[in-house]
Amino acid sequence: PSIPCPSLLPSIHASIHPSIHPFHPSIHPPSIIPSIPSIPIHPSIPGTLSPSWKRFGKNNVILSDIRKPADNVFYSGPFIFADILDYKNLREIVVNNRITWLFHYSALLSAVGEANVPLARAVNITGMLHNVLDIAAEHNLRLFVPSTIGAFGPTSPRDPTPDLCIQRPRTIYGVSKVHAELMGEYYHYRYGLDFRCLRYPGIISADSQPGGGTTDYAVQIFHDAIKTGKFKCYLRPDTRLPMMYIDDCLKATLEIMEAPAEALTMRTYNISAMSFTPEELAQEVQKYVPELEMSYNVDQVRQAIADSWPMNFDDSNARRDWGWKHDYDLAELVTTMFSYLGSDSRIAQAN
Ligand SMILES: NC(=O)c1ccc[n+]([C@@H]2O[C@H](COP(=O)([O-])OP(=O)(O)OC[C@H]3O[C@@H](n4cnc5c(N)ncnc54)[C@H](O)[C@@H]3O)[C@@H](O)[C@H]2O)c1
Ligand SMILES: C[C@@H](O)[C@H](N)C(=O)O
Repeated sequence: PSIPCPSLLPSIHASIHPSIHPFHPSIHPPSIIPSIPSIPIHPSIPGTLSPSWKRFGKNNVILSDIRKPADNVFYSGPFIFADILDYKNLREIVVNNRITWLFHYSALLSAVGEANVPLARAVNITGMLHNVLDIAAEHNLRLFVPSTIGAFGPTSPRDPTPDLCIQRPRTIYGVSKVHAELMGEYYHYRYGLDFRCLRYPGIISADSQPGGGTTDYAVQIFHDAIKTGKFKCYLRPDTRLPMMYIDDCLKATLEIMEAPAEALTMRTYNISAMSFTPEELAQEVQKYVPELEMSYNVDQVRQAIADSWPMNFDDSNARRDWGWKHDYDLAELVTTMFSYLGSDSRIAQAN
């Protein structure tokens, strides 16, 4: 059995009285769960596919997006176009492919969401609520939705930030992610939806371009260091944020999805690996590109967002409940990034 396209769910009409809601157990017979979990993956978190392919087989993983994927992704396994806002098409895809697991990654990130609030609201809330949740519940899917450090705000404890505390984010991105967390947990407790959610730190990978978030600098610095030997950072040098290498992110995501339900005391968990400032990251990068020149031109919008986010994450519940532990710290991250990208900057080559 194959897997559904990621992030799309037809909405079950909210007007239906809860007692006869289509996925109320008495109404909705449990869907057939194939022997192999089938997983829809969104290509946006780079590298997402390979661990899933390894684990479940390429033909059991369907990738979708509204953007054309890179050739190496497109020709590596099933890919389909799917607009998270096109409910009818998505429902057909989910039913025709007999989906059992769904990883929903579509979203507009923090900075790009502030620049287009109506679109962020449509994709991050309408797409998430009126599609992803509804079809997951209607078809008894196991659903993963990533949340973020951005789901906290200036009144949350910042150092460290625990799983359970005040969440009053000041971005449409953060508000939409708290909405996803709360609605996913409501559907779990009210209707038995197997909803699982991780609050990711800033995710860093070598094989993708940043997607318009506040932590993008931690990806861009590697590309600029190699290309020009210069990097202009839009955050202050002392801005500390939780970060994670992509392999740890994907490991945690598969682990939470495969964890036995009885091990989960929560449905939404913080996960953490490291926290660093632009200054600390630059010092580590300069061990590979000594000629790197750092400069700072603070972007007030993204600085204000970063100043409202956690500085350090408390992920003790994830480590206790399902054995989470990270593999990459800052030194490991930088070594791995340069092993992938190469560290001979153009300047060094010219010299
Ligand atoms: N990258 C990070 O640091 C980070 C950290 C925390 C959480 N996350 C979460 O992980 C997910 C992916 O993040 P990312 O950094 O890869 O973001 P990204 O911006 O690179 O990718 C988002 C994807 O959503 C797709 N999309 C947008 N509108 C769509 C629509 N209408 N229908 C279908 N797809 C649509 C885009 O084409 C894009 O491929 C998001 O939910 C984000 O909140 C990311
Ligand atoms: C942190 C994460 O959610 C994303 N990279 C952002 O900065 O918006």
